[in-house]
Amino acid sequence: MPVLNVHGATVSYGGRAVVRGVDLAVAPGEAVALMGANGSGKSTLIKAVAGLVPLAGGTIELFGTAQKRFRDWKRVGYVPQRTGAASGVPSTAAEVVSQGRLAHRLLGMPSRRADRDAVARSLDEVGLADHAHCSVDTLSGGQQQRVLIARALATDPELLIMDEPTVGVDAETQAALAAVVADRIDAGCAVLLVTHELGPLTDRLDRAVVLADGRVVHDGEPPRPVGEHADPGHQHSHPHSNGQTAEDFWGGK
Ligand SMILES: Nc1ncnc2c1ncn2[C@@H]1O[C@H](COP(=O)(O)OP(=O)(O)OP(=O)(O)O)[C@@H](O)[C@H]1O
Repeated sequence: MPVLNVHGATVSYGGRAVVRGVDLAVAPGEAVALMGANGSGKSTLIKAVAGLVPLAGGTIELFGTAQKRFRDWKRVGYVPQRTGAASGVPSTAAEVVSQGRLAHRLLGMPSRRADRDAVARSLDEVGLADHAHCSVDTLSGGQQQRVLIARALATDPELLIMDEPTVGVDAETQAALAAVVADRIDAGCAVLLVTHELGPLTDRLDRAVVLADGRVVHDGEPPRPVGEHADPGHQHSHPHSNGQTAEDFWGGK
């Protein structure tokens, strides 16, 4: 049974459909990239999966349960598109990450040792163990992004949904975060990753789904890692490097 099953999903903003009849399934342990040009509907689709925007049509099932009835959100980790982790309310990195444990806790109960351990482990995974007690508004943009990734990891998700998680993060940290996600994939976590670039996780991806204008235009082989097609005769381009649409990039498939 898929951990995520999207069928005929349509999402509209002000009467304009920006996700149009999308089918997308993610199997347990599968790593899927969601690609496509700016404005193609990637973020909107995963916000719908995360229950943040309503569907105008179609259905979403999580772990075999209709999203409307789904309550087990601790099985899902979500890293939103970069907005910064600072909320205006002063909070430490550890406090933001501990929000990822809320669904594990009984309402109003203080955090248990397991929660505190998960928070510490997640901060350590993203390389911010030393910053646990720093106020997030004193952290750099890239560090704030790592806090949001740690928050999603802290729930020990079985499905990790990430919206361009490494935008604004330096190459070395990107590689380290890719290793963290790869470890979760090895441990059986499914991943749905919105990404523009063929980053360090490329060779761990099982599939790529490409959206163009709200529709799926490719669902299959992920892009080949750079290097494999770096022969001199190969015209090397990325879908967003020169205004190409996803369809151009995928040869109109
Ligand atoms: N809250 C909103 N209200 C109205 N329109 C929106 C809203 N959010 C997104 N849109 C529009 O919906 C379309 C799809 O946007 P979306 O952010 O899902 O695309 P995307 O593929 O994630 O783009 P990007 O790669 O730039 O993040 C765009 O035309 C965008 O302008």
